[in-house]
Amino acid sequence: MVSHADHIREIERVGLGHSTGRDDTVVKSWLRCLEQHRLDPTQACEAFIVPDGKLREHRQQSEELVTIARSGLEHLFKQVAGQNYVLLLSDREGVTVEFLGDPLFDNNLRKAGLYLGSEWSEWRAGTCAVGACLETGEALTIHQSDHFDTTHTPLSCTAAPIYDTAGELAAVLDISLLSSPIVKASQNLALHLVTATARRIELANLMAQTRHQWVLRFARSPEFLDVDPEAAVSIDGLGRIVGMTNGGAKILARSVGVDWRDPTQLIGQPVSRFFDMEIEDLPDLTRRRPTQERLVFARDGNALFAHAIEPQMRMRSPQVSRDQIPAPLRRLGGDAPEILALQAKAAKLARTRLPILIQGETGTGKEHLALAIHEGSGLKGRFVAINCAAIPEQLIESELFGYLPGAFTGASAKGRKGLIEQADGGTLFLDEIGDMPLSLQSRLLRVLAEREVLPVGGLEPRPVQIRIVSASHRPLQSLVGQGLFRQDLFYRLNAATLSLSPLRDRPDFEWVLGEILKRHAVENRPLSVSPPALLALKAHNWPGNIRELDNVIAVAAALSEDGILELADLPDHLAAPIGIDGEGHAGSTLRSMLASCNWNVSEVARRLGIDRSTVHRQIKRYGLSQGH
Ligand SMILES: Nc1ncnc2c1ncn2[C@@H]1O[C@H](COP(=O)(O)OP(=O)(O)OP(=O)(O)O)[C@@H](O)[C@H]1O
Repeated sequence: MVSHADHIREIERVGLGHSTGRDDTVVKSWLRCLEQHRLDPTQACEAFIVPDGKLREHRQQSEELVTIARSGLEHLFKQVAGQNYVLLLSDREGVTVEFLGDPLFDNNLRKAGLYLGSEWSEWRAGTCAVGACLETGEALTIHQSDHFDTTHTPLSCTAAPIYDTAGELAAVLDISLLSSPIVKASQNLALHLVTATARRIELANLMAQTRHQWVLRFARSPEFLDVDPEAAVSIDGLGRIVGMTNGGAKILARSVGVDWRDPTQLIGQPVSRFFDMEIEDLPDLTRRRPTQERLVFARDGNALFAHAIEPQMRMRSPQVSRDQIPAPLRRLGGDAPEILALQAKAAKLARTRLPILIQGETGTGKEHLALAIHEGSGLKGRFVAINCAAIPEQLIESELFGYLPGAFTGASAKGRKGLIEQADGGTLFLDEIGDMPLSLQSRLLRVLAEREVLPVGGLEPRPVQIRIVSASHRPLQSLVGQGLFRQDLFYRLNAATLSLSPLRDRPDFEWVLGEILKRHAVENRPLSVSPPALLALKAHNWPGNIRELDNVIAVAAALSEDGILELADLPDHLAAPIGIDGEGHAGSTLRSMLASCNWNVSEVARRLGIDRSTVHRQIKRYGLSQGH
């Protein structure tokens, strides 16, 4: 053991610029104590414990962090059980806001300042692990006579910083011993454990704070990627870094050669500045792909394994208000909660450049929705649609990719820009993507991955920025299962799925009908539907969905004399009498509705959206009675 006098003498020599063989971090801290904090090594000071009221304030401010950190602390405490270590979590002012230690040594620990409320800032306590960690932002061990104040020289303390998601030092995790072996290297394992725990706490904090953003986790070895990643960043819908762990900050900073301590150079920057990737590549890095294939390259050439975690969308929020949804998407349906939820989801996705897959039966409005997403996205380029099922296989390639002059027999002499290039800066809508030939699927995949297009007959790829919305009436996943659709393309297109309900299941049927009636109004004379016709329309199964409804109304509007669409104006299969006693489809529908409402005419009128006198008239017309 070094005597107090020798210790003080060594500090004085260091103060005069002499080298004594101390670690550099310790020397720097001693110099800060002497020169900045104006501490006197000859004046020993007891550990400082903040008053109760103050401690309460500090704990309240750190409550969120402590909650997140607690399981990490407890796990660490178990790892060092039986070795007399105590664990301290200090806030950024060095005040201990959480403490785990053996109650047997309570009195000694309290006296030594290894206790709740003790303040371990460097200016208060001199060189100590928490204080030096707060000053340097790095993990370190301050072992015995490394301490500045002779009061603390029996202790061995190891501390690691915990950074918040904005890259600011938020807390320090410390693991300390009242007495320890003389060799500093005995604390190497403690240094490793405390650093790993701080990293896990930062990760847990990032995950808790960024549920609605993408999180990209990194590891150098694939085995640990999913279970214990080394670092993580969070990315918003526009592909910008919005949060990071300290490991994440270091990876980002190293990638472009800036200082990781300056978060302003990292937060808010596009992810493509640091990695050879765009936000569209994130779906490719989820767990759906084997770990070994999830490699990303930092701009400095370093390769890392990555794991992208999708944002959790708050789709079913009942508080969605129509006013928060951009007008083009609001015009897609009525006020039913599930319709609003779909619009809200589409509105959120519209703001991003993530690929979207729209699923729904034929005629449910997939293209209509894709166009609304484009209009709500603010993209400057065009909306270009291609129906993969409608174009012969040989033509899709030149349609999509374009061709150079004389690329093939029959090609125009000037060549032609493909649809992908025409959609540059805008949206490319790939309808019936399930019908795209496999050979073209790989070419499309390349366009998506490399964001460049190679026209038929061309050698030089051209860069393109497109947002892809694709649609299919067949479940793509099952096509993947049958080997008809490339799995990698499926993942790439399917960052998010929007599902459109069949018309027969839509709770806003009348809203849709109203839109279609408006569309077919002749010379501004509004169209309306007679109650029996409405019943028949509501009772129909609509296998062709909105497109079928649109056709039916177009014909009925042409047949109608006075703008009121009657049963007789509807196609036979809708209006035909199928009831048992000649009451017709509409009559039988009314009958079953009356039965299900216990012949409560007001209730039936409410459900049908017509007034009671009309219901009474219909009952008379179809000769219905309660005993029927
Ligand atoms: N929300 C809506 N409001 C009014 N009309 C709509 C709506 N959605 C779709 N339509 C109309 O329904 C018809 C079919 O829509 P669309 O072509 O978008 O369907 P689709 O699902 O893409 O069809 P397919 O699967 O056959 O390609 C169009 O006339 C469209 O204008």
